[in-house]
Amino acid sequence: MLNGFQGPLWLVGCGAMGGALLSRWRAAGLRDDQVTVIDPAPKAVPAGFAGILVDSPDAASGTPRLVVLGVKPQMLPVVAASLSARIAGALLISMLAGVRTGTLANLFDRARIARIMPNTPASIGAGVTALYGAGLPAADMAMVEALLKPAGQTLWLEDESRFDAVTALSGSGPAYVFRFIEALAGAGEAAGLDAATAGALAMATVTGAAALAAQSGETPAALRLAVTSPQGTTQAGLDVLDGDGALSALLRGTVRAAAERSRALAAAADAAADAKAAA
Ligand SMILES: NC(=O)C1=CN([C@@H]2O[C@H](COP(=O)(O)OP(=O)(O)OC[C@H]3O[C@@H](n4cnc5c(N)ncnc54)[C@H](O)[C@@H]3O)[C@@H](O)[C@H]2O)C=CC1
Ligand SMILES: O=C(O)[C@@H]1CCC=N1
Repeated sequence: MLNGFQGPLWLVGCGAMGGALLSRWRAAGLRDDQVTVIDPAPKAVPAGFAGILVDSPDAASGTPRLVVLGVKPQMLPVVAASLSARIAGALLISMLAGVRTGTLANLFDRARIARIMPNTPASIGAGVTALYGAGLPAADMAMVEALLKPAGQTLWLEDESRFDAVTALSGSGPAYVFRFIEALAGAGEAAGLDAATAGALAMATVTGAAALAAQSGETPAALRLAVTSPQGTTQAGLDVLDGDGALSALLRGTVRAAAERSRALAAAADAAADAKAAA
């Protein structure tokens, strides 16, 4: 619980992901008076939030104990320029895709940095967040863990280079699943169902199957076999899904492309940090 959490906590960027985390912190007892949201166009401030909301670091008063970065990676140079001088002494937690802790250290001239990769099911406490903070004091690691626990499962990474793959799998992954639900519903329509029925069946099938996979103690492979009658309907469908390794190849390509994009975002942030160092 975060009832006793002492801020100030500055959340810089309150969009889809930052807003989801803020809503979970509040549900876990974090008091609004401990939070300052800094965002010129906040998209997802939770209803009823009574903390401070300002459009830039210049408009925020005092100094934070903790700063959570929730802007798009492309905004990082602008944000760093206006923020770095204001946050000396704070622990910096970044959720930015791609951007490495070394890059953040250069841009913000600081040492205490944690990197996290949450995902949007965090908004209902069903997320999974990868955490990284090489060399952080134990108290900082405990604070990071405490902040992300209300969002769902947490997993510490020891090797920062794994963040690209993690981002491609669990950070982006909810979108793949949502796309699958859409496509399954569309396929149901193509097979003759009306849109409402196909949508409802697709949604209930994916949520039910995911809950069963999580709760049954069986492997996904065993659960799949339990659905699949020899020469039955499921086998006929799976023969298409897996024909010539189609599904595996599609998902490998999907995750590879997302991981490559993560590395490209990292390179762009590095270039910005180098430009700052050269200025
Ligand atoms: N959406 C997702 O599923 C996930 C996103 N992330 C990361 O979270 C970060 C935010 O992503 P989203 O929430 O999806 O983006 P978003 O576009 O929904 O939110 C970004 C927020 O930053 C604000 N912003 C823009 N310029 C700013 C500035 N100069 N100062 C302060 N705030 C500013 C925007 O007004 C907006 O509210 C990204 O770095 C992304 O890589 C990480 C994991 C999952
Ligand atoms: O699409 C993105 O770049 C972010 C990172 C992971 C999920 N959304």
